[in-house]
Amino acid sequence: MSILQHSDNLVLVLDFGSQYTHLITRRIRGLHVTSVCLPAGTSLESIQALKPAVVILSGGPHSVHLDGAPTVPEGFFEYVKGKGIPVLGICYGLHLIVKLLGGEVKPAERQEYGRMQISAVEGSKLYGSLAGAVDNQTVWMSHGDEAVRLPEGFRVVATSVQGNIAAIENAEANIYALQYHPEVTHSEKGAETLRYFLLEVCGIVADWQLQNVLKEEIEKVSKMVGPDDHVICALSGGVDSAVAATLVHRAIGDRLHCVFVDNGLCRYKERERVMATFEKDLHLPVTCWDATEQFLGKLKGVVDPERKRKIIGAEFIAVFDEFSHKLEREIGKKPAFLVQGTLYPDVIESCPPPGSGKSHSHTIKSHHNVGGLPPDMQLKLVEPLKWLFKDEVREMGKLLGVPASFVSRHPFPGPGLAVRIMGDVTQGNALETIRLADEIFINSIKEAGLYDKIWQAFAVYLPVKTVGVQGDKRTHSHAVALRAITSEDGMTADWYHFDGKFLADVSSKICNTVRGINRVVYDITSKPPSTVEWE
Ligand SMILES: Nc1ncnc2c1ncn2[C@@H]1O[C@H](COP(=O)(O)OP(=O)(O)OP(=O)(O)O)[C@@H](O)[C@H]1O
Ligand SMILES: O=c1[nH]c(=O)c2[nH+]cn([C@@H]3O[C@H](COP(=O)(O)O)[C@@H](O)[C@H]3O)c2[nH]1
Ligand SMILES: NC(=O)CC[C@H](N)C(=O)O
Ligand SMILES: [Mg+2]
Repeated sequence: MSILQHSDNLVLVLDFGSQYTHLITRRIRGLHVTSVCLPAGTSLESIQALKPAVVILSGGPHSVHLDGAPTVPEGFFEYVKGKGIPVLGICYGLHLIVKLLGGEVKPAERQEYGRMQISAVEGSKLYGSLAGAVDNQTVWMSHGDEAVRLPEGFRVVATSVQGNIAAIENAEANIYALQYHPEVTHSEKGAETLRYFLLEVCGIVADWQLQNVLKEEIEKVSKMVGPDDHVICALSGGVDSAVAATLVHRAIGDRLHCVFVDNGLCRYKERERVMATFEKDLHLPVTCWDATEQFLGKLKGVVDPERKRKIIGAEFIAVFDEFSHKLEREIGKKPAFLVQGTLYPDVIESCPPPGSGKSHSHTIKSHHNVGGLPPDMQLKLVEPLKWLFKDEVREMGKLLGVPASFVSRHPFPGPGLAVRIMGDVTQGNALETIRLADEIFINSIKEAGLYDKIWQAFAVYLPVKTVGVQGDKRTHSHAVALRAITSEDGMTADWYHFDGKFLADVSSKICNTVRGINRVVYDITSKPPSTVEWE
């Protein structure tokens, strides 16, 4: 956990399962303050070992008045009180504070979801000199429960226009709580409120620097791998694995062996492009492993998205295994480590609280590289980016000299086109068709100068056939959907608002060029309620 080892200014976020918990940590790091997030079930000893300067209790889907609701470890409030550590509760965190310290929480008469106006009272410590500024701000609420009686020593310091409690504090005990979510951008003054709370109220020093994290991670990898062991790394052509590999290469040099797997699910000419870039821009030696038949053979006839994902995850591991045996024959030594470009949101989402065996969040889809590793795997994992968010990884890539063209690439999912072809991946010409449509869409975005404004864009193959008229002839062909989103980290997203002419041009280019397509639709759904990929 080198990212936080040397900090006297650590803000610890305890995760009660909110879909937005990671954003709290992200906002705090945005203030250059060291922050990590741990699952709610973390033991008091582990919390104490981190010596946090502030603890934040996140939101979550549970209700504190129901059985089995997650809570803080026993002795938590005695510990923070004894050490004078400030605590901030957010939504579920507020409910927890109220309930555990002697107040009462009940299902609310007026639930609040989405935008809400609040006003703050003068003279509160939480808002301090901000009180005027945060008065009448728009915030983002998402709760069905409410505090109906506060514990002794607490007072209401902000209310919503509906008359609900929006913030409470017990300044003497150093305990504060917000009913709304300051971490989401829809809360107008949310970031400013967090800044004021941490830097002014708690006196935290903003000393977190990515450059230091990079240095520490390189040292950590050298130490972990030692002077003789060899390491393999799966390179996808994406940002995360490229940055992870470059970092590990810095640490151990030629004992790093990279492999790019052509699983038959890559985009148009991706294999050629990626292999050329690795050599030219990254100067990393990479083996190209053709596993097209292996993957497509296993996927034939499979239509269930989760089954596709599981099959692909397992095949990746099988290939890594074969690659490691091949290396053993060549270098006379079995590689002992596997580098993964795992990022912090992956960890937060798939990390169950120690000992509990379950997470407080719901599984939406199984990302192939997380949780899919066999329990008896011999290779030890090297995951130098697992404390970082995507934009921090991009920043780190720049610090490592990874070319900007590489660092700014849109993400591409490991299961590749398999989750962009609805139904059987091997149906008809689906792979070929979607590659061409996708290439036209992406090229048009680049030509319009929009690539860097869009977080991710792609085409989706629909298994439905629709009737068209092309060259006066009736056609009965497939439809494709286009998706382009804006996002901060892929966890929440909005659809990109192209102008009509752009979409019309792309649509006619696709129908005129790609055989077997006579209809193009544009996806106008945000995440939530949708996800980014269609499967
Ligand atoms: N075709 C591939 N060959 C080898 N490894 C792969 C391939 N596709 C995915 N992986 C592995 O799976 C990991 C997770 O993929 P993921 O898409 O999350 O990250 P990425 O591809 O490195 O970056 P990005 O999110 O920007 O696409 C990669 O870091 C890489 O180790
Ligand atoms: O490496 C990956 N393995 C996967 O299994 C996977 N599924 C989705 N994605 C990418 O994650 C982001 C969020 O996508 P979803 O909203 O579809 O979950 C988007 O950027 C998706 O492209 C994946 N990446
Ligand atoms: N966002 C939250 O933390 C919600 C808390 C609780 N589940 C409620 O609905 O009130
Ligand atoms: Mg990728």
